[in-house]
Amino acid sequence: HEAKLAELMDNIDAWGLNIFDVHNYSQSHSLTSVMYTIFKKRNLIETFRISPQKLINYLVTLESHYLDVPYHCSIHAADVTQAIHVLLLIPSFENTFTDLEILAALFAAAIHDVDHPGVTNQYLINSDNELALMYNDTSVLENHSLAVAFKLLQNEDCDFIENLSDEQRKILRQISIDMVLATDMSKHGAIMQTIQSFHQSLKAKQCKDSNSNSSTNDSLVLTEQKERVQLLREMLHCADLSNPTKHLSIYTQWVDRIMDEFHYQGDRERSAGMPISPMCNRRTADIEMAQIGFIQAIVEPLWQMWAQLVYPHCQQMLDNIDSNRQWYEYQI
Ligand SMILES: CC(=O)CCCOc1nc(Oc2ccc3c(c2)CO[B-]3(O)O)c(Cl)cc1C#N
Ligand SMILES: [Mg+2]
Ligand SMILES: [Zn+2]
Repeated sequence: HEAKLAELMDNIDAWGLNIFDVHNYSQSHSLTSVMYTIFKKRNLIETFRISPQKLINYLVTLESHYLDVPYHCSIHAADVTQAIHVLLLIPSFENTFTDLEILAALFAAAIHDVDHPGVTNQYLINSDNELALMYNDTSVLENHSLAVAFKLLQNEDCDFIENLSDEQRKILRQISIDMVLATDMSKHGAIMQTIQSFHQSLKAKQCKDSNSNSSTNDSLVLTEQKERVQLLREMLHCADLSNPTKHLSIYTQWVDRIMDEFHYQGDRERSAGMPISPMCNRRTADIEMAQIGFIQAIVEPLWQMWAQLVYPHCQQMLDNIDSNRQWYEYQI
């Protein structure tokens, strides 16, 4: 198994990495395997003087706090973490982010759904769940995952960021909170509102830079940390909504899992006499229509904006979205 896992980890930079294979050959430690491999490859263990043992302790503990739900389990976290790692490798970002920002982005991806119970924010609110009470109905799951993840860091033998300065820890915490809160779908509209004008301003700066001295490649240089964090926020949201950008055989496994999760929630709503949430009624489910709708309304517009910014580097994602949507259209 180790040999097969090592072979899979050789593809850590590939968009097509099969995260389900990683999970199977790592004895269900895909998140730990992916995060550790990326940290080694990006030299983050040396840069931030991380204790390998404490990093492993944290990752294994974090992984064990993902619940055994169909979609929002540790495989999803591993998938999103590997996706943001690949997005950060796009040449446009060669000189864009600091090591600390990269550390924060990978950390945010790894923790962003920890202890997710497999139901939506709306369900927790409608069922007067403790978590909705705790977080006043506001980004309930996203706040909860952040709190759980940072609580685990307080454990002495899991504190892999012990050698970061106070300032660095503050920045890491600030960026992670910002990015994870932005994965709340209720923020999707706001992200789409600002993304167009934000990217236009970046492209304007980019071509000015490349005109001034041709030595700089087409990499985006953002002077403000605020702008870099805005880009990382979008990047995690893209990674979180990247299932339709993968090969059909991977994408359909994620669809099966999310529909299991939604239908199980619908079963609980039905037996509690609650209104059944959209896409959650297994008796009237039209899975194909739901995916076509989700791609057209949410996933494709977001990835088109992103692909425009980093053109030509994300054409494969757009092509997969298109062929996957067409496949579902043929299924009807
Ligand atoms: C096959 C897929 O692409 C599955 C992606 C998840 O399927 C959906 N997710 C939706 O919203 C969220 C998107 C991201 C997340 C969450 C909800 C909660 O945690 B998370 O951060 O993973 C909506 Cl509105 C529709 C679908 C559909 N289908
Ligand atoms: Mg989430
Ligand atoms: Zn997620």
